[in-house]
Amino acid sequence: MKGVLLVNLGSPDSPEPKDVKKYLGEFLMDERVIDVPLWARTLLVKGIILNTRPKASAAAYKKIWWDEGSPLIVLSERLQDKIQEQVDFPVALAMRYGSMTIKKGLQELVDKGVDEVFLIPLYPQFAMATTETILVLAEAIRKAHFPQLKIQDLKAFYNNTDYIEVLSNSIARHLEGKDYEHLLFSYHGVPERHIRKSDITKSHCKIDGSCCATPSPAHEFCYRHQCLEVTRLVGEKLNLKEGTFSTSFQSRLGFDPWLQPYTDRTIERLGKEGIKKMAIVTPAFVSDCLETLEEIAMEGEEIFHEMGGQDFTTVPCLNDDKAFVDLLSKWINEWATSTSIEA
Ligand SMILES: C=CC1=C(C)c2cc3[nH]c(cc4nc(cc5[nH]c(cc1n2)c(C)c5CCC(=O)O)C(CCC(=O)O)=C4C)c(C)c3C=C
Ligand SMILES: [Fe+2]
Ligand SMILES: [Fe+2]
Repeated sequence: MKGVLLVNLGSPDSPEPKDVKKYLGEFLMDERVIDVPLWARTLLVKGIILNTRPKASAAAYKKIWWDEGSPLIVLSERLQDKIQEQVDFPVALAMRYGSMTIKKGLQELVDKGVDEVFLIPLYPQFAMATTETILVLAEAIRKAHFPQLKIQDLKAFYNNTDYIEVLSNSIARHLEGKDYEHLLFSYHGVPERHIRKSDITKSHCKIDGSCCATPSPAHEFCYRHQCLEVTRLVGEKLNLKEGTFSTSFQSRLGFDPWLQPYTDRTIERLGKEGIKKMAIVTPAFVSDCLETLEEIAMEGEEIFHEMGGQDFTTVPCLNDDKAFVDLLSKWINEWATSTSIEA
């Protein structure tokens, strides 16, 4: 029997510092997230970050936590439930980090008689720190615990025409009647080094003004190219005028150069330049989470107001948007009948 495993990032079990510390420990010790030698990662994570960050992160989580739990988990569960309504075989949900493990998700499917799994990383763009770490871990778990299981994965769908339409329609609907002057597309950042490491040609990605716009096989795994493409394609679909929309990268951690421009500095600049009404959309996240609800909707708005801005509108993530549910269900049903997906 066929089955589906949706995989998102994960959240702590609660917004208390001890649970946040446990979650961050697992997350940041992942060699595809903080990609330095084990000794340096251990020193950085266990010696520095885990002694300072959990308290501040827990305070941030408390601001956005819902009665039902972490928004990211609750919204992913709603997505799972709605997809299940349109699919005749089991749909399970797992998280890369935290208690809802990939092993438990695969076990749940196997217990229901599944022997062929469609693995869906809930990220439109490929990144070493998100999609790749899910695929590598899922394969290791398969080999060790479920060697009979076949697993196929959904490729990054950042430039899929239907996805761009669903995203564009959602943005248009949420911004209807709002006369914003600038629409900022803010994506989660990654260290520049991650982009170079994922370059299969080893020479294409220069992280400059042109490499991501010059066709290359490297783009299949280039997070920066894929983010810039989402902005370009949505801009085209919504007929946005040049200069009224742009791309930035948020949530940087540490002192290495991350993808630029940074979102907080961009919001600051737009405010300083006299923009009074701005809107912001976060297409690297399928589900609203700490990074969208706190860092963007709260901190971002505060920065904008401090710089003289007045209206700051955040577009929700696709979450359990009907058209998005329909699209994922369509891909799943296509996989179930043809076992191959066209991007
Ligand atoms: C080196 C550190 C990090 C990399 C690289 C990174 C990449 C990355 N992350 C997401 C999506 C999410 N990240 C979230 C939270 C979060 N991310 C980092 C660090 C890196 N992320 C930290 C330390 C945290 C925890 C919060 C904090 O302390 O600030 C979340 C939200 C989780 C939630 O519970 O709500 C998401 C989602 C992507 C897409 C990405 C690379 C493309
Ligand atoms: Fe992150
Ligand atoms: Fe590039």
